[in-house]
Amino acid sequence: MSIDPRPTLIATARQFYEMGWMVGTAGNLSARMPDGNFWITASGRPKGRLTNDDFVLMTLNPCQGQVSLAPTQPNSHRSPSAETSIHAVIYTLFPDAQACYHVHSIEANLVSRFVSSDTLPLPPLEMLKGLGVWEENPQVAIPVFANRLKVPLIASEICDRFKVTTPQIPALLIRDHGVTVWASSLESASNYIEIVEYIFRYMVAARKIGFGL
Ligand SMILES: CSCCC(=O)C(=O)COP(=O)(O)O
Ligand SMILES: [Zn+2]
Repeated sequence: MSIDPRPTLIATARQFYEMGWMVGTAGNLSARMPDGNFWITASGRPKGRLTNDDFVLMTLNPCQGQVSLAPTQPNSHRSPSAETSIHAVIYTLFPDAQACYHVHSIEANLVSRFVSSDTLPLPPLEMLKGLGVWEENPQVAIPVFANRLKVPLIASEICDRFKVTTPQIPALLIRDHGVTVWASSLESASNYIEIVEYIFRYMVAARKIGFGL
């Protein structure tokens, strides 16, 4: 029998809410199960006060990025996150991904405006090691995607780009929206969110004092 990830996701959402990264209903968290299904936060639920009832179990269909409610949850009274298609693309493209977390911070939105291109260079901080970059003076950029009203469009742009170019770090930024990370465990996904948000805070602070990258 597999472990239910919902209590961990609830605690994580609460922690991110307290950091100001999941204010109100913002953001969504998911965890893949050994059978390939994944639990994801239900749409529009308060992320600081989630309960086990605020999750939906989804089946990843063989057809890329397509998802449906898992057979065990056909009558769920909750709708899955409006951004489920992004999680589905991540799980499809990255078989090792066991968790996918998306949050909205002020700093992520500010740094997403530092460039108009589709990548944002990151400062060569020691913290990048926490995202798997073990290089001296690393030259790393996070992929940036346009925000779109139709979320499946964002998902398909992520899919199209990542099929051709593997991102340097397990993270992507949606302009004026927020960051998404994926990892091989729930704990690593939490660490990745904390690290990318630290880097974004650093970038905002550096710009404030006129310190270039
Ligand atoms: C106020 S949040 C707007 C929607 C969004 O970007 C988000 O992350 C939360 O959407 P969900 O459907 O997962 O609640
Ligand atoms: Zn969002």
